[in-house]
Parts: sequence; C-alpha cells; structure tokens
Amino acid sequence: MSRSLIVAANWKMNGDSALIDAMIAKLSQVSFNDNVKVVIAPSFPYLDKLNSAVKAANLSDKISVSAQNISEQTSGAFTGEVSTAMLCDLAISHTIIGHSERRSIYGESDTLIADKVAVALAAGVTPILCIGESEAEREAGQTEQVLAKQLSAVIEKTGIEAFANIVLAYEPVWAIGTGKTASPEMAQETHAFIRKFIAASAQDIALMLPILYGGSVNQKTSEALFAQPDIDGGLIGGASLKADEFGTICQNA
Ligand SMILES: O=C[C@H](O)COP(=O)(O)O
Repeated sequence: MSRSLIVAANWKMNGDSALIDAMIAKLSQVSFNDNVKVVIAPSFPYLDKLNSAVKAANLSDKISVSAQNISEQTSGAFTGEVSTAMLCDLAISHTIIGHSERRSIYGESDTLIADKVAVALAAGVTPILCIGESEAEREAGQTEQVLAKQLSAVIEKTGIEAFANIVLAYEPVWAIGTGKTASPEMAQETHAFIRKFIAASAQDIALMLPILYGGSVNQKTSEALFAQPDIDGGLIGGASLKADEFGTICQNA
C-alpha cells in the first residue's frame, strides 16, 4: 500500500464565508488524482459551515475539514478554549497541533503539544502535528536535534504506535510566510531524517506515515516538492487563501 498525498490548507486567522463558497466552487471543478486527499483548516467559527458545504458539494470523499488548534482539556471552565468533543460533535475529523505560531506566539511547549495530541487521538480526531526548526537552529546545525526533541516529547506521551494515526507536517519556521521555500532537496533530506527517526522505533508505521512540507508552498513550487520520495504533500498557508491557486496546487498534486 502506498501513502496518499495530502494537500492541506491552513487559513490561519483569515478567510470568511465568501472564501468557503469560492473554494468549494473551485474544488468542485478539480479532477483530483486518485491518491490525493485535501484537508482545509478554517478558523473555529467556520468549521461547521465548511463541513456542510463539502457535504453539499459531494466532496466528502476528497475533502476533510480540520481545526487549527484544540484544548488539551476535555471540558470545563476554560474560557475561550475548544474541546475535541466539540469537534466530534460537528464531525470534524482533523486538527492541526503545535503549529510554530502556537509554539512561538502563544508559548505552547513540547509537553503541552504532546498532551493535545493525546487528547485528539483519544477522541478519534487525527492530529496534524507540526514540527520545525528556526533559522538560527538550522544555521547552528541543530535541525535534526530540534526535530528529534519535538517528536520525542509526543512519543513519550502517546507511544510510537500512535503515529499510525498522526499526520506530520515539517515546517521550517524560517520558510513560513517569508517566501523562502526550502529547496526540494533540502526538504527531502529533512523528511528522510524524520522518517528514519520514526523507523528506528517502528519501521512499518514510518513507511505509512504521511509527512507534509509547509513553508511558502505555492503553485510554482508545489510540484517539485511533492515529487520528492519522502514528501507526502503540503501544509499551505498564504497560497491556500486564493481559491484558484489552491485549486491548481490540488490539481497538479
Ligand atoms: O501552516 C502553514 C504554514 O505555516 C505555511 O504558511 P505559508 O504557506 O504562508 O508559508
């Protein structure tokens, strides 16, 4: 069995009802390759609307809807937080966890992120777990060490078997929203390291683990990145806010 190619959109704190309509109209016209799956992560208020629009357009077999974050708590007095039970209630299948913006702006630690992954898995929600090094860390030759630490925190909490139900996204922080995409070769080298790291504990799980690349992916760069043997698609920010461009990326995947 081979791995699917996942093209995931992270709208971050952008997008609105009009973007949902435009995206569904565009993706309805795309002829997807059989092995391509699309995931779209709008902000919380739009999850239900997007999910309904996907169903109404008969795109449920191709498009899944994802949250961008969840609480590590299951319920209770946590103002402003959203639980996995709430995602399940709305039939939302995925959630991004540990995006570098959550790590750097909101101070989310490796431990908190591991707790979120465990809570998502317990609820049957697929985590899209983001990992990645900063520019300074890459320049200091610490990329592999940083990724290993981020992965180990999750493995310690959930066990390696959990990675059978996780999607990984490698996002070098220096490439996010900067227009500086990692070259396909550089990204491939890092993805190969990540797969090898998981394989050291669980070879079969590593072989089937989807590892997406994120960081300034657009319609010009996506094809060469997705053609790399250990790159199983992308987590796309800015270019996923333009229905035409995102449609082209999905079409060419
Ligand atoms: O989650 C998406 C990533 O942060 C990439 O964002 P970007 O495509 O705007 O660089």
